[in-house]
Amino acid sequence: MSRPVVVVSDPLPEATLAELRPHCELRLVDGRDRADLLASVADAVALIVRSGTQVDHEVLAQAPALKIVARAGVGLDNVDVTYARSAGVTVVNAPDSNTVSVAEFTVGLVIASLRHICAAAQHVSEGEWRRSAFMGGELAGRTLGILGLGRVGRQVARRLTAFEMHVIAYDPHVSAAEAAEVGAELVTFDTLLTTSDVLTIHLPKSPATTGLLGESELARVKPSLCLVNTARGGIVDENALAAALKDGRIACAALDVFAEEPPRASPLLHLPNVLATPHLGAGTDSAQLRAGRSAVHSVLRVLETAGV
Ligand SMILES: NC(=O)C1=CN([C@@H]2O[C@H](COP(=O)(O)OP(=O)(O)OC[C@H]3O[C@@H](n4cnc5c(N)ncnc54)[C@H](O)[C@@H]3O)[C@@H](O)[C@H]2O)C=CC1
Ligand SMILES: O=C(O)CCC(=O)C(=O)O
Repeated sequence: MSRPVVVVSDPLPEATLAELRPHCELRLVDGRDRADLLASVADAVALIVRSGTQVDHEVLAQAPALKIVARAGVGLDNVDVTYARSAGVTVVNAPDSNTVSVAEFTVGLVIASLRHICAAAQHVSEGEWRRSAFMGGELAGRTLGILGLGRVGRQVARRLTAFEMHVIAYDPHVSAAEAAEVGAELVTFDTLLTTSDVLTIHLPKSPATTGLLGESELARVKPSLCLVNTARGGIVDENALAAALKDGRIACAALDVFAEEPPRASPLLHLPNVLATPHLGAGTDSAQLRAGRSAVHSVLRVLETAGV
């Protein structure tokens, strides 16, 4: 009897692939290569992805035997979940797998931004030593605004209250009591915009959140604002943000995510007050192992239930 085909189209740790191998024909492909992806899913029962693969209508329509799409991570914005479910395909993610890694990375970006660590390191590597060029600011006493107080937002709040920041948050699905548990004060969206010294974004990308921070929202922030985005590109309008950074209406931004990745044409690239990283929030061994294992276990459960 032929073994069920499982396609893995983004890198996963070898230890997680080893758990799958005995149970299936494992097909490793590059999800960014559309032709290869479309050909590979034609007889697949399961597809495991991270953020590099677009699981859209075309991919799903090409995979009539598909039973599950497992996201080895959190964001499902690269999966057409509505169409998948209407076609009887289970869609799962790995909600807690990378929370701590993203929160720690966010803290790193906040400190690096306020203390100009990356620019200063570059400066020294070029043989320079102008200490006065990198005067920074303390976190202590500054107001941290968190947009989206879910798993990552709460872990960021816990960590940055320890740095003596005053933490405020906007999240319509969270109560004041839940926010208080992690040291955050719930405020309105407008208060978040107008009073944050550092504003960090931790919500999913969806039609409702795309462009949530556009020209008019960015016009209301403090000119000294440091904006941090480890959630998804496109939640902030890149053209509006680039214009504000160029005009000094926003002091700086630290961005791990872009509307298009890699961000070949982003107006935010090469600005001196932008610290850009290549979608590294979940880039730790532990997070990748947890996310990969979670996706693999979901696939194995579905294969077992379906008896394939
Ligand atoms: N850079 C990276 O490597 C990673 C990025 N992410 C991104 O971070 C996002 C957040 O992750 P989690 O905290 O685990 O998700 P979560 O689902 O636990 O929390 C998201 C929170 O956003 C809130 N929210 C939704 N719409 C909102 C709105 N319009 N205004 C304010 N709050 C709103 C929700 O109520 C929820 O509390 C993910 O969806 C993903 O896109 C996640 C993991 C890794
Ligand atoms: O797959 C990755 O490493 C990116 C993680 C991510 O963005 C997510 O889990 O939402």
